[in-house]
Amino acid sequence: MASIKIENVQKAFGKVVAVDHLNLEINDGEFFTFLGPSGCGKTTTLRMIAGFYYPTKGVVRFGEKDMTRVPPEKRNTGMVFQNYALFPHMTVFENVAFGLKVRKMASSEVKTRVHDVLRKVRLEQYADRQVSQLSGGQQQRVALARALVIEPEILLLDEPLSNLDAKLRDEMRAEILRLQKEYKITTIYVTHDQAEALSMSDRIAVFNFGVCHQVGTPSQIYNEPANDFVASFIGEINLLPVKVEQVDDALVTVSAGENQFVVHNTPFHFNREYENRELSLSVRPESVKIHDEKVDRHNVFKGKVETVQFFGTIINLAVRVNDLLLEVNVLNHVSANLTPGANVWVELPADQIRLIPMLSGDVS
Ligand SMILES: Nc1ncnc2c1ncn2[C@@H]1O[C@H](COP(=O)(O)OP(=O)(O)OP(=O)(O)O)[C@@H](O)[C@H]1O
Repeated sequence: MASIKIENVQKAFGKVVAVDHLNLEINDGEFFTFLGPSGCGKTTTLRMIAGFYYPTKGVVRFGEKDMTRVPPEKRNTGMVFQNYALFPHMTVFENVAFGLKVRKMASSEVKTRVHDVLRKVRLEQYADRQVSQLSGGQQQRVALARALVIEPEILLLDEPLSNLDAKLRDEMRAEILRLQKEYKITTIYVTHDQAEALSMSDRIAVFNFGVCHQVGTPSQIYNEPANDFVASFIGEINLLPVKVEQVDDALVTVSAGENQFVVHNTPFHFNREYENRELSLSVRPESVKIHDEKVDRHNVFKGKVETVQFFGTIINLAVRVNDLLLEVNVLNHVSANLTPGANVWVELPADQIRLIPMLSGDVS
């Protein structure tokens, strides 16, 4: 096993800067995810860790060891790709054994190791099957077995589930996590699927346009986004451009058009220098409360329900409050009269609102 350090790394392809100013530390045994939209530099970063690309600038270390220009075959990393990249006319056994045979391992040991790993990925009974005769999920298990059989220090997974249907994806998520914990292997997982990232990772790095915007645990990324790109990329959110009106120790008052909001001044610690600044007010749809009657708290507004979407567990509402349209998710068991046209009271709890920097132009 190994920790990974990425120090001030840049990768340019001609004039295209795919990754810039990247600094990351991935801990030994950690499940770490690179998350971001298509083309943001996730795969390029993974490939620099695998050694398929060398950085234009900066250093990649495993532990303290400088690996920046070490070729892939000398890195002891196992990689799994979206398209499996298996040899279709070889059997499962032959596919998994391939890497060991290249390393000139004795055939008795190859046999033991391959059967061990096939048992771990629950494919032992398929050892003699050609991989072209397997389902997508089974093929991805073969790809995992092939990566794990060489006992790598680091496992690199590049969108491994995106070719699978939703049910298989769920099963394989659990399978990958089980194997990762069993092998206690440092794992980097690349995905553009925020639900996958939130549910699987110890920590997540959120990328956009070659830049890492935030590193944190799933709950930090979701609850305390560093800026409006991270906030809008992860989950649903109401984002309103606001101007800071007044700051005191306990509360911050901001305005958006004709609406004023009051926000707890923790964890922000804003001081009076923030007055007149423009920020984004963010509040998750599940944090907004709906009341039948006016309640005597901050940020309670009269609103009108415009649309109602029923999702089973939750009901999603679009509620008009003056010139704002707020998205609200309520649990299905509420008894309020939630039909289009209904008059409601909407509360944005002062401790559930976040004030975050705006990155103009970057928000998808
Ligand atoms: N070999 C290459 N030559 C030129 N440009 C490249 C090369 N590889 C990647 N790029 C560019 O670098 C940027 C980052 O690409 P990268 O593949 O790392 O993104 P990604 O986040 O993995 O996207 P996806 O989810 O679509 O795979 C993109 O603008 C891409 O077009």
